[in-house]
Amino acid sequence: MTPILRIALPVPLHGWFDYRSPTAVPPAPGSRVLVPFGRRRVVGIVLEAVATSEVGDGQLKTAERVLDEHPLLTAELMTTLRRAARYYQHPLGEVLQAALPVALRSARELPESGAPALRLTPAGEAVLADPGRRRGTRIDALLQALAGGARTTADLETGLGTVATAARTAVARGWVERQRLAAAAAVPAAVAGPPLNEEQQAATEAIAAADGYAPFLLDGVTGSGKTEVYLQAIRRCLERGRQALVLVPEIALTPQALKRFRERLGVEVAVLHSGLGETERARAWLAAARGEAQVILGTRSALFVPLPRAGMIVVDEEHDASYKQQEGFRYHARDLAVLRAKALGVPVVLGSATPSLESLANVEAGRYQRLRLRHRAGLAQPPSLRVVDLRRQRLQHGFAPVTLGAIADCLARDEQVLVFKNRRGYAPVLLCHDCGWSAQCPHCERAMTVHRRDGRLRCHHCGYESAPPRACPDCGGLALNPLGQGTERLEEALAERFPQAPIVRVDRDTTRGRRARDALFDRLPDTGARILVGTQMLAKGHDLPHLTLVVVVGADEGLFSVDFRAAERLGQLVVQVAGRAGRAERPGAVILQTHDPAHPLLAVLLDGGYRALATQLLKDRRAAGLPPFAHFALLRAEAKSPQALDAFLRAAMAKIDANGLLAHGPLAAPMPLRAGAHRGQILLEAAVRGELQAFLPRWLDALRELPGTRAVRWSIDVDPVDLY
Ligand SMILES: Nc1ncnc2c1ncn2[C@@H]1O[C@H](COP(=O)(O)OP(=O)(O)OP(=O)(O)O)[C@@H](O)[C@H]1O
Ligand SMILES: [Zn+2]
Repeated sequence: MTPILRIALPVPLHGWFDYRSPTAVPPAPGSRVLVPFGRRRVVGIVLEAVATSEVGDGQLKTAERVLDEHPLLTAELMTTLRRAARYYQHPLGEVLQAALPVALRSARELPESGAPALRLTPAGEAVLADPGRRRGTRIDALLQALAGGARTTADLETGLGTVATAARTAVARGWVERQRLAAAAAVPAAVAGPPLNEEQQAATEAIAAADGYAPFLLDGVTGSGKTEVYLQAIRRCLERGRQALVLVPEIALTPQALKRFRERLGVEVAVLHSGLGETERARAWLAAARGEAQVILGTRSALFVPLPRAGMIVVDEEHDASYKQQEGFRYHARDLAVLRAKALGVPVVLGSATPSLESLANVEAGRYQRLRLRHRAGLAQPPSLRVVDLRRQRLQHGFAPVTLGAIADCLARDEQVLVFKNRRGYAPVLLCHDCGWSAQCPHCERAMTVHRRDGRLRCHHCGYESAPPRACPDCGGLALNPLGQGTERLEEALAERFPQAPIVRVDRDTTRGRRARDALFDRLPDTGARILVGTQMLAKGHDLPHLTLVVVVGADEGLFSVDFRAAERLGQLVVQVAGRAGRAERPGAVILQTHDPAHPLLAVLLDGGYRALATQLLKDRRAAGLPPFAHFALLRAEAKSPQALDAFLRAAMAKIDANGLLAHGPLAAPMPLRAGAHRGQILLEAAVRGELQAFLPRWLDALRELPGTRAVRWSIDVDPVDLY
């Protein structure tokens, strides 16, 4: 009997598909197979081999071809991904596909891992052995350089200069062939770091001593040397021949981290993030899968890299919302990192100066061990905070006079200033002074952002853009004024006010494209810039030694959001951006400009820092029955027709029958209209996670059966991080 394969296919359907195995010995679970599916051929993943199928023998098709000799997805990864699919209620086939780099989702040959290298063929050896050969040519130099064995191109080029042309000729003549070599040889020896202080030492020891699964929260103030702790713990892990996976929240942080990890650990670091080319990504992924890469550094999706010799997992800036995937398979990489660590039996370190309330609650509940770094490393002092009340002040492009004075002083001392505003573009609103009209996106009914340099109005919600009107479309008046400030306007204002000081602006507009981004972040620590203006891209993780003043232009803007996480986010953002100041010998200062200096949460933050704020917020959440003390799932739906939307949400409400659940809805979404679609939602709440988990599959099955759902797009978000 030919075995039957249960195969997960990348289609939005739950369950698996049965095929006859193309080989007598069935491929192992986790292997890719090419199968006919309708009129297409698709790549699926083998879940298991079975003897019989419910599908009638006549209808059972045979898989076309097994693509992998060894399964690409390890047993542990298959288990974790199956659990994740169930937890997040997402089709398994799509979950498995999301774990693979794009280049491995098709039947193409696997790219080889390792660095490009050359070696002599027997013919080449014969040429080299011939005393009568032509000497002194570049080809001859190349042959001689290869006499001792294969070498990487990079290695050859340090001695010979560029070898591309000589190599091409030598290959064409059959003297040399191309291959790939593990790149290890190319990395310089490890550079020693600073001696660890006592707290760092204790944290490192605790992590290194962990035998098997152990979750840690490394709770260390900004600049306390958390990265040094990761490095030392990873070094120990490498000494035992194990791999380490390090997640960072943002692509922009990878070049700096890559450099530091490579230098300090003296090993090749495989990098994985969405900004890389497909082949590069597949190569790094395979290098990890084959156990060649010892350290893997990446953003959210790097979590799914196979780790055959796993030693530890680090999630840096664990509070960061970017660990949550916001579309399709809506997983949380931090939460799955903990799940994986458990499955792998390795320690996991969640690090942050501003831990998420979820992780703090896990510490309180005794599930995570907290490791604290209370002081800044080396000689650096914590920055001083100062609130500037914006009320009844004459502002200049959003700056209070005292703020401008402080910037001038800082520049006079030849130090660096960071101006933070979480809004790109020139101004968030274009307003008619005569009649109050403002430019709105026709598809979202929200204000269009003014982009002055490009001369455009843009909707930041759907991407719609238009030319700004010359006159008000309502009253015909000419008094159209940009209202409020975005980073572009702040940059302009600062350039006018401080013409001598070079300014660099960092936001999505100035870092579009991989080249621009890498170039900017690579030189960020030593640009000649005296003033940095930017959005939250600048708030995260960067180490800027000359920076001594941070200005938060609008510190209260986050406090009035509808999202229950707004205060937590704002506190994290303010503390993180403030943490960029004064990280070296010179002390740092932070100015918080606000219209609401008396806001109680701001007061808590100023008095007791993030720790006090977090304690207060946890208390509030517990009292209000909000996460992490309750568990949420959010059903989002949208439709072109408001009636269809309404009918769907009502029908969905009617299908809620479980005890132990609270359902809120149908509710309008915080943005009821977006890109022309009407949007609504239902929020499910449970005190016990298991009850929600038990109910969701049943509910979603029922929703799929509802009539008329074709007109509605819907999705489920388990543990949503924002309610948009
Ligand atoms: N024990 C130490 N002695 C002297 N300097 C140290 C020590 N540990 C770390 N440093 C230095 O302090 C600076 C901050 O360290 P690191 O980047 O590890 O902090 P961090 O806690 O990861 O920062 P953040 O999360 O705020 O970005 C770095 O320049 C680092 O080299
Ligand atoms: Zn829009």
